[in-house]
Amino acid sequence: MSRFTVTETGIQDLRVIERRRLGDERGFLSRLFCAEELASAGWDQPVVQINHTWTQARGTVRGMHFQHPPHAEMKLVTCLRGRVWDVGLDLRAGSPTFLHWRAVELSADNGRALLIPQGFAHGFQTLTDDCELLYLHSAPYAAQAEGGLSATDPTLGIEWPLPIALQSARDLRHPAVTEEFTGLDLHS
Ligand SMILES: Cc1cn([C@H]2C[C@H](O)[C@@H](COP(=O)(O)OP(=O)(O)O[C@H]3O[C@@H](C)C(=O)[C@@H](O)[C@H]3O)O2)c(=O)[nH]c1=O
Repeated sequence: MSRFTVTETGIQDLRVIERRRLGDERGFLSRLFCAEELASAGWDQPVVQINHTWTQARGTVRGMHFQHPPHAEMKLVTCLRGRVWDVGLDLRAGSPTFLHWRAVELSADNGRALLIPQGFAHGFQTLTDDCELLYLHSAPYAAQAEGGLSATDPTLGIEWPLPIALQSARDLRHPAVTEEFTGLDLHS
């Protein structure tokens, strides 16, 4: 029996992974990650790091973040408390959906995760106070390779559902995309 339902988003490789819950009178059990099953959804590398974040206030935006090649990473983003509006942005050079984004609501209740492939930027907005996210990463954190794009760049046109209540000082400094930016070359 499959533990996950995998749904396409319209951007190649960016997928929604919905966890099946095995419930009984005590509550439920759901599998957060399964190397064997998720390989067919595109997660074909070891998990090398797991991060946990807590965000206090509704309306907060974190992102848009990525790591430059050769440190490009996949992330599986899961919400364990509250509700977030989670965004994947295609930055792959040559992709037919270059600079397109998709968003999906992730919540503790709906059991969905977003599989962010290599070559994508990721960000989210909290839809409730008190949100916790769990990130599985396929590559180690590489501070020198961190990249960011402005979450409010009109060229990207990301439609945040709420007025933005808070961003980090670092995120506010991220640039807008320029015409010279032709994307991330994952083979470099
Ligand atoms: C991402 C990261 C940050 N840090 C440090 C750097 C800094 O001192 C502190 C907080 O980092 P940040 O401000 O970048 O945290 P945050 O803005 O929450 O960064 C996260 O944003 C979302 C959108 C993502 O997609 C994640 O991969 C990650 O980039 O933690 C690590 O030690 N390891 C890590 O993997």
